[in-house]
Amino acid sequence: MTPTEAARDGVPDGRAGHAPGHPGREEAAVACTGLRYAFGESVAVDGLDLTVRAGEVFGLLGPNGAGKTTAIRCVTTLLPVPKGMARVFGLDVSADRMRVRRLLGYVPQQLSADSGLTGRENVSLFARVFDVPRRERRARVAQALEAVGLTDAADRLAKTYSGGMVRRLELAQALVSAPRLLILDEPTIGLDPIARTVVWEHIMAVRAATGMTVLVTTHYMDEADQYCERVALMHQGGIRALGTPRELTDDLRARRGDDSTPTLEDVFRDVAGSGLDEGGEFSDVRRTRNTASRVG
Ligand SMILES: Nc1ncnc2c1ncn2[C@@H]1O[C@H](COP(=O)(O)OP(=O)(O)OP(=O)(O)O)[C@@H](O)[C@H]1O
Repeated sequence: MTPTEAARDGVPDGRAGHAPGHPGREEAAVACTGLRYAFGESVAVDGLDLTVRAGEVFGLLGPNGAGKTTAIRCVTTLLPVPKGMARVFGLDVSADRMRVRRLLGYVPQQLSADSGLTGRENVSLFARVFDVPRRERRARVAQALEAVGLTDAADRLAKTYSGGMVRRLELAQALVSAPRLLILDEPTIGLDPIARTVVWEHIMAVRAATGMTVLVTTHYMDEADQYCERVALMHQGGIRALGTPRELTDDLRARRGDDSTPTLEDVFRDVAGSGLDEGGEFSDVRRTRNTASRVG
C-alpha cells in the first residue's frame, strides 16, 4: 500500500487493550474517524480519518485553510465534534472533555501569554488553571521554564521577550501540566531560522525526556522533514497522503520513475494537484504571526 493509499483508507483507532486515558504502547494518542466540522455552509474538516501513535512526533501539514486548526480544535475539545469521532488516548473528546483536557498541552497559533506578567507569572497561571497541585506548583513552574531555557528571564515581563522567547514561554505554559500529548499549532511561524531551531530543540528535548506525543502543524516543510517521524498532508478538509517523510518522497520518486529527489513540498503539490490554487500556496505563510510585535 502506498502512503497515499494508506491515508485514503484510514487507519485503526487503536482503542484495544488499555483502559482509556492510560496509554499503553499500542494505544493511539489521537484517533479521528470520519471527523467533520462545518462553519455554516463552509466545510472545514471533511470526514477526517487520522491516527497519531503514542510517543511519536507527528506533523499535520497543509496550505492555509486546509482545516488543520479546526481539526486540532476538535481534538482539544475547544470545538464540538458534530459528526464522526475523535479520541485522545482512547477517551472520547465529546463524552470525556475534562479528562481529555488533563492529558493535553496545547499551544495555539494565537498569542496565549500575557505581556503584562512575567514569564514565571504566566506559567504559574497555567499551573493553576490546569490544577497542578498547589504544593508542586512552584517546582513545576521552575521546571517548565528551565525546560525551555527561560530560567534567567523568568522574572522579566513577557513584553520584554523576543518572539522566540515568547514562543518558548507558551511552550512552558503547555508543559507545566506534564501533558502526555503536546499539540502545537504553527509553533515557529514568524520566527527567524535560529529561533525556530531553538524552539524545536526544546520540544525535542522534553519529548526525549518524557516520551510525550507531539502533534504539530507547520507550513515549514524542512521542519517537518527534520523533526516529524510521520506526516499527514491535509488539503480541503481531508488527509491526502500519510507516512514518514522518506516514504512519501520515495513513493513520489517511484511514481515519477526518474532520478529526481523530490521534497515534501513536491509530494504535496502532487497529491493536492491544481486544487492548491484555490487553497493557497503551500509555503505561503500569509498570516505571519510576528509574536514579538504583538506582545509589545
Ligand atoms: N471561525 C470561523 N468561521 C468561519 N470559517 C472559518 C472559521 N475558522 C476557520 N474557518 C474556515 O475553515 C476552513 C479551515 O480553516 P482552518 O483555520 O482550520 O485551516 P488551517 O489549515 O488551519 O489554515 P491555516 O494554516 O491558515 O491556519 C477555512 O476555509 C477557514 O476560512
